Amino acid sequence: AFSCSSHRCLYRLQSACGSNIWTVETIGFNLRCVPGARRRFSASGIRAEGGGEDAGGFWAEKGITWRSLGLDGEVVGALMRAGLPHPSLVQAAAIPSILGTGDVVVAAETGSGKTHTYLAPLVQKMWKAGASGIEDAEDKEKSPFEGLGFGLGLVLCPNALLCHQVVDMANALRGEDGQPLVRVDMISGGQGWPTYLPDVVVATPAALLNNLFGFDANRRRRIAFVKAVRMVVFDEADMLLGGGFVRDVGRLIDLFRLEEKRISKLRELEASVETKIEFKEPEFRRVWSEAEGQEEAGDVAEEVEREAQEIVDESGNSLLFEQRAQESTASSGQSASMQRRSEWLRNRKEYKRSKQYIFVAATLPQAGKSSPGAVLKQKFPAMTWVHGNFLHRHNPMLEHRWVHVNKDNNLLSVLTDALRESRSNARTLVFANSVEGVDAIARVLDQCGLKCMRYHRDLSVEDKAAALSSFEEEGGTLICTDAAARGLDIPNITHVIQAEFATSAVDFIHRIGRTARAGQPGFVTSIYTDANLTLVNAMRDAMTAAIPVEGAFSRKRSLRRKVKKYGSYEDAQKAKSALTKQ
Ligand SMILES: Nc1ncnc2c1ncn2[C@@H]1O[C@H](COP(=O)(O)OP(=O)(O)OP(=O)(O)O)[C@@H](O)[C@H]1O
Repeated sequence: AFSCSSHRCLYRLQSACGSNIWTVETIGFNLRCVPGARRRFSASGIRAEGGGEDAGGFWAEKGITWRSLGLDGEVVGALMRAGLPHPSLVQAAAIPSILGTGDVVVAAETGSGKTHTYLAPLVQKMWKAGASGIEDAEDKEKSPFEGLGFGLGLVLCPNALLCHQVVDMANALRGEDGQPLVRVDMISGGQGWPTYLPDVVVATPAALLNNLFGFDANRRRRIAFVKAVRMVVFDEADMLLGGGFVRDVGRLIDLFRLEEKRISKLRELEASVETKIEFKEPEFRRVWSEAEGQEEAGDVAEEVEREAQEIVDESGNSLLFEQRAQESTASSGQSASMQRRSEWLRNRKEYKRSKQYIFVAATLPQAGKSSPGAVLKQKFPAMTWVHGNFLHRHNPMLEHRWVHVNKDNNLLSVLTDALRESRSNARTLVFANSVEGVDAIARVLDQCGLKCMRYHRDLSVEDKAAALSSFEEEGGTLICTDAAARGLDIPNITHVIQAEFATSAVDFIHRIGRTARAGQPGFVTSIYTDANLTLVNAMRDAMTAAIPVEGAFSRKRSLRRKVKKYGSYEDAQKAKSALTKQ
C-alpha cells in the first residue's frame, strides 16, 4: 500500500503499475494497488471493467472506437464534433446492446457517460429512419410492424432541469451541415406538445401524461403517439421507479406494453386468418399537430379497454375480442368486458416485442421486493444488465476529507475555511438539506464577504437557470439542496462540500458524484455531526474496505440496527454475504 495525497503521485504510480494491470484507488489519503479486474461478460450481465489509460476507469481501452461499437459514420462524426473522441468504458459496454432491440439496464457510477450511452444509439436509430428517405411521418406509419428503426424516441427524466440537459446534449450531436442529426423537443409542465413532429421527445412523466390524458387531451393524437414510440429511455431510473413517480411511470409502461400486445396480436391474426385486418393507424403528422377538439380527460384503464377494440375487420367487427367474448360469454356467462380483460391478462406474457426500454441509473438498489432493481428483474426478466466498474463504490479519482463538527469548532468556521481553500476560479458546490439551510448558509457567507449563488426548488425557473449558467460560466460557489444533486452535469466542479451531511447513502453518492466526472479528479469535504455518525461511519468503512455502499441504502433505522449488531458496516456486509452464500 502506498500513501500519498496528490494526483501527481497517483499518475506516477499509475505509470509504474501500468494502467491496464492495476486499478489504483485512493482511499482517503492512502493509495492501494489492487489487481485490475478484466472486462467480464457473465450470465448476470455485462460488467464494464478494465479500462484505459486513466486511474478513474472512465475510458474504454485504446482499441475500442465509436465505430467498433456499431455506430455509423454520421453519428461518429457528430460525437467527435461534440468533443467526445473516444467512448467511455460504460458506453463501450452498453452501446452494442442498445443498438439491438432488447431491453437494457445501465447501472453505472456518476459521471461515467450514461447520457451519451443511450443518446448515441437513439440518435442513430432515429437518424437512420430519416436518412433512409422516410422523411415524412405518414411514411413512418406505413410499416408499424417494422423493427425499431421507425417512429419516435422518448426519454423520461425526473425533472425539467435534466430534460433540458438531455435536449442540449442531443442537439449538440450535429451533422456536417451543423444541424442537429435529429429533431429533439421537450414536453414539460410549461411546454405542451411541440407544434412540429420531433424524432425524440424528452419529458417528465407527469407532463407527458398530462398532455396525453389531461384537460386538453386529444385521443387520436394520444393513440398516434403511443403507437409511434419505439424506444423509451428512463433516465435516473431508480427515482422514476420509486417514490412519487412510480404511478405515472407504471401507467406509461402499461400503455406502451398494451400497444406492443395489440401489434403482436395483429401479427398473429394476420398470419392465421384470411380476413384482411384494417389497422386503423391515424396519419401521424396530421394528428400530431391537429387539435381535434377538446375531450374529457381520459384514463389509462379506459384507454386499455378502448384500444382493445381498435382492431376491426372490413365489416367493422373487433377481431380481437368480440368473437372470443361472444363464444366464451355463452359458455361462462361473464360479461364481454370481463372477457376482454381476462384475454389481456392471459396475453400479458406471450407477445412479440416492438418497443425497446432502456433504464439508466447511478444508484440501483436491488435489495427488497419493491426496490427498483427487483421491480426491473420482475417486470423485464429478459433484460441485459450493464454494470459500471465503480457502481455504488468509491470513485478512485475522488479525494475525500471528513470534518467532524463538535464543541471545539463550528460549522461556519469549518465551512469558511473549506471555501477559502478553493482556488479563485474554482467551482464549489455546497450542499444543505433544506431550502432554509441553503438560505441560512448563503446569508452567513454573504456576511463573511464570500459571494455565493443559491439553487433550490422555491426559486423561480428563471432564477434557477440564471444561477446555474452563472455558476457554469463564472465559477464561484453555489449553495444548493439535493435538487441539484441528481444527474446535473456542470463541467469542472472541483470541490463539493457537504455543509449538512446527506440523509441517505443514495443522496451521498449523487452529491459527491457532481465532481470527479468523466475521469477528472475531484475533491469532497464532508462536514458532519454526531447525528450523522452511523451513515458517515458506514460510508467511510465502505471506502476503506473498497466495498459497495448499497448495504447502506436501507432506511436510517435499519442501518443503525445492522451496524449496532455487527459493530461496523464492513462486518455487517461480510455477515450478509456469508448468509447469502449459505
Ligand atoms: N465518451 C466521452 N468522452 C468525453 N467526455 C464524455 C464522454 N461521455 C460523456 N462525457 C462527459 O462526461 C460528463 C458526464 O456524462 P453524463 O452526465 O452522461 O454522466 P452520467 O453517468 O449520466 O452521470 P450522472 O449519473 O451523474 O447523471 C459529461 O460532461 C459528458 O459530456
